[in-house]
Amino acid sequence: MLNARDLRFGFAGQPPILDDVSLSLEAGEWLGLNGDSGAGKSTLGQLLAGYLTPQAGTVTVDGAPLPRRGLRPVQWLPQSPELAVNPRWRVKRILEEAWTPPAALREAFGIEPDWMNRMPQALSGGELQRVCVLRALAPDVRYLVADEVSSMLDPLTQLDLWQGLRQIADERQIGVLVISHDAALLQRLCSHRLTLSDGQLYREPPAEQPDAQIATAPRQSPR
Ligand SMILES: Nc1ncnc2c1ncn2[C@@H]1O[C@H](COP(=O)(O)OP(=O)(O)OP(=O)(O)O)[C@@H](O)[C@H]1O
Repeated sequence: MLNARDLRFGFAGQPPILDDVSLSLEAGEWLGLNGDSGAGKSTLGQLLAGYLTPQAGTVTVDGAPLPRRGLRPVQWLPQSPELAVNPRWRVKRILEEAWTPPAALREAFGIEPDWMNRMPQALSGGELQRVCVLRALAPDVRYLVADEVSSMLDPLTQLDLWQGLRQIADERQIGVLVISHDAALLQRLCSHRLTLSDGQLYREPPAEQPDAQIATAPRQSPR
């Protein structure tokens, strides 16, 4: 289980954005997170992945603190993929940075062989986003924080992306925190959702009918 307990975080010289924030994400669970722009959702995502360090509180995976080096068991996928790649690397090197995704998965994510030799600037934002999502799915990755990852994709490509992610997350029991302003998307993907407001997390009522095509398994135990 990914566990965040009593997190407090503020950027240097600023009041805390997050104050005593706790959440848990089980293996294989899909949890939604929304909140106003600037509420601190991406900040929370980066704390969960270990890109930022909380001023108070802990983040653990199965009771152990996040590792300081090596592959991150919690991967944060940001909204802007161009900021998450080395602009001097070709797409093949970017995609295969941590593992070599099999052909079937490349196909499921709509990744074309002829992109491999291009520089990342020669892909569209949506194409590069799919490369980044697949790159993050190395075998030892346990949790994903998908931070507005599909907002730049057309509806069909969005569906492909979420279905591809759903398949691999179900197979490997990866837990996914989906951050989005799109309430309908969160309802479709996640049986449980949280809202971040004024530095605190609030639980939303359960979705009545998660999308049958990409529905997540129900939670095993109460939060
Ligand atoms: N590196 C930084 N230094 C100082 N302040 C920052 C930094 N990064 C983010 N902030 C501020 O922290 C607050 C929370 O930002 P964050 O990106 O976490 O919000 P968000 O909820 O993800 O917003 P959005 O929905 O617009 O993406 C914002 O007020 C933002 O301006």
